[in-house]
Amino acid sequence: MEPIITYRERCRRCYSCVRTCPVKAIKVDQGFAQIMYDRCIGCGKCLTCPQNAKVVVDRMVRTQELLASGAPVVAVLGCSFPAFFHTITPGQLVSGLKSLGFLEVHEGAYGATLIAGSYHEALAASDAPLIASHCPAVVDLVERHFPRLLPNLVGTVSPMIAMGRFIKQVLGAETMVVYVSTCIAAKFEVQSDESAGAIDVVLTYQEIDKLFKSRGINPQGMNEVDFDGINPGDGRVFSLTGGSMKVLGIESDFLETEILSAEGESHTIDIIRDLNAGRISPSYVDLRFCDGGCVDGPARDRELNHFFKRRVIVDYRNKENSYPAAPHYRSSACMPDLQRSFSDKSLKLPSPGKDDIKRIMHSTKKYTHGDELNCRACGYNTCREHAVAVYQGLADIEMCLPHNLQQVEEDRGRLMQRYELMRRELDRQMGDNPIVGDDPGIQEVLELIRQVGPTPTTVLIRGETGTGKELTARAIQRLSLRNDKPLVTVNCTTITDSLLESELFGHKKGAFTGAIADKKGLFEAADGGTIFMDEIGDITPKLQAELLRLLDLGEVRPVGGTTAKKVDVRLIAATNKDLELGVREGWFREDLYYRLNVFSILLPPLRDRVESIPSLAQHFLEKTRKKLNKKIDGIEERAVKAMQRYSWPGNIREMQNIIERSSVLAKEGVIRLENLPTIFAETFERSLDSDVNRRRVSFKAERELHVSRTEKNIIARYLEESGGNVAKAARLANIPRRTFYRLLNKYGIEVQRVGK
Ligand SMILES: Nc1ncnc2c1ncn2[C@@H]1O[C@H](COP(=O)(O)OP(=O)(O)OP(=O)(O)O)[C@@H](O)[C@H]1O
Repeated sequence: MEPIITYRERCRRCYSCVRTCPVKAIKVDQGFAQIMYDRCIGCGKCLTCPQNAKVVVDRMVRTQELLASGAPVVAVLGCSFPAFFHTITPGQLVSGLKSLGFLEVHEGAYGATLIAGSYHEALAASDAPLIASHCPAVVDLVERHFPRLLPNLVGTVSPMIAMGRFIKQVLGAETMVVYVSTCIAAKFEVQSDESAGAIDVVLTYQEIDKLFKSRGINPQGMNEVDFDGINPGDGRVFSLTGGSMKVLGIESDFLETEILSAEGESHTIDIIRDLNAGRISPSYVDLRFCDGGCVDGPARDRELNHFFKRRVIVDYRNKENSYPAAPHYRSSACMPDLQRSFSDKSLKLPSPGKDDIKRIMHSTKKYTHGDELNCRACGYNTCREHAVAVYQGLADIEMCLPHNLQQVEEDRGRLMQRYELMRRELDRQMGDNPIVGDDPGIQEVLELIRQVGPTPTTVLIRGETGTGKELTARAIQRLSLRNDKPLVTVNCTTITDSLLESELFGHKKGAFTGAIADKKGLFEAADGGTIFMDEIGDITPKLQAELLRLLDLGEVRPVGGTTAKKVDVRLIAATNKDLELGVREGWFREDLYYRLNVFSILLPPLRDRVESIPSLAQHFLEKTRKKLNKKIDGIEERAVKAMQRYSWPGNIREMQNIIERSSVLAKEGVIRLENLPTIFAETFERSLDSDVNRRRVSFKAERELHVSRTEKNIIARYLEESGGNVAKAARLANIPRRTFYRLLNKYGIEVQRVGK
């Protein structure tokens, strides 16, 4: 059984294991990240999985089976044991282990002493750079990822395997050896063909601790017992930084370049890479994959600081904890076979060509260098590395987070658009909504609709949100000669820019991922009819250019297509943006502005249409009555007054919603002030005084007020239609220029020429 397993149900697609794996030995298949054992080097980095989906397989049961089998079972403790079991003495630990049923307990540090001679011989005999093979993760790194360096590995077993062979040589092959340390790679090492049979089980210190607890053994209160086997002396510091060099008797100093000693993932990989590339050629390289050396292996005690552990281990070595070697271990004939061989275990993965990479990158919408974010969310350092992994079958395309977010955004937009279209269609089916209102502002709008409706002219409808722009577009369409064709509506802000372009102009098969067939755009669908483009002020410069082409040449070009197609579509556009400002600031094309502004209708905000509030309220009350099937006879006067004082930021749509909401709350068939949102009651209270004053205003003054308001709107519209050109506006209005200037002054209208 493999030493680390993944719990599928816990894997949550965070790819943290891909990110932390130094050799990318994780395969992601349909979101599930599993270890590829033939690439894995057993470093245990993936055990930091935030969901605990990667766990070390528990070997306690196997150990208990061995202990219960009657066979002699020996425990060997890795050199870092004093740090993990720092609350008890080594002698108490030996007592505890023997209570568990171990026949003998050895210090694994002696294994380091055992292999020292072989290292000396190898160094004396070799001209090529030698790489220490005592760290199983380093051996796996070379065997699985840098096989060119196989001849450089010192052909000697690790201290752990040396101990296993030593004990079995003395006590007999039937003896079972359990090795205990912080190392996870050791669990992989004992399964390799070259080391098989020397060690039967590898445990972590934590597992031993759990065994003590499960058996109710507390070594703290126990008498001290000596270790069995041979006193390792300096071997006890093997797990520490620099320890292996000391124990193996390899001397080096600060200015030395022939001998390299390093720890940690990045140094180890850098050095191995450089050796592989021939960039460096020291005579000996001593590497340990874990930062901080073997004392800080993946199964270390994370509560303890490295230097605390180091001090405990050095103290233990300095205290001269000597014990007599048992007679059966004293013979020199006990020296085991320390040789080992290595083999090429690298997995040959296919290499993608340039076109393959390009294709994969395109599928996540990376077309240019700038599209490659290299955000590492997928676990790979760069988008290209991810693309290579996809080609090799190690990664899914869907691992690209920015691409997924964009996809979700596009899907959301598509659904919003569909929802919007259906909602509007439903509105249409529920009957043509009349434009209600008797104020001069809306009367003027109705007049403009009557004038422009039957013509083919492009219309630009302007006004704040909810003022009735779409309603106006529908009224124009009803009066047009194209009213036998439906009005195709599109909201330019509900979908992403790229999607909008393909929605409007269509696309050719293969123009982008997901474009599996040619698709007609809305302009083609509306051929012979009318299209209503809401929020036109929000479209991109690219779309603006395409739209201009449509208006000038009457043709559309699908995304990814080379030829254009003629269409006959009347355009009604709407916006609540200041397009003149857009032209001045450069975000809206001036030529398009003029093409759209051929005939513009400005819808007044509801706060300027106070006179129409009672009729609008009545209109929406009728509609709501039908919708809710509830008997409501009217709206109390206080409520209507409050509505007339309110500023209506959401305009008529807001009013419609508030009437519906208060109809639900209304009792006794009347909507009262209390049924409206509280702001209306407040507005009403505040306005009581000014209301009293208002009642004193004469008929003449009131008439003057209305006339001025209308006059101001008309002047502003002429000015807007002429692009801020006063002379042209005066001509359009058919009044002298001086009069026009006087009116501008009177109403404080500022002249801003478009394009200047
Ligand atoms: N004068 C009116 N008479 C009756 N109903 C109106 C009037 N003006 C607007 N409405 C209603 O108010 C609601 C909002 O109108 P519409 O959707 O046309 O506004 P809009 O300006 O296009 O909004 P947006 O800027 O959010 O796109 C619709 O239900 C519409 O029927």
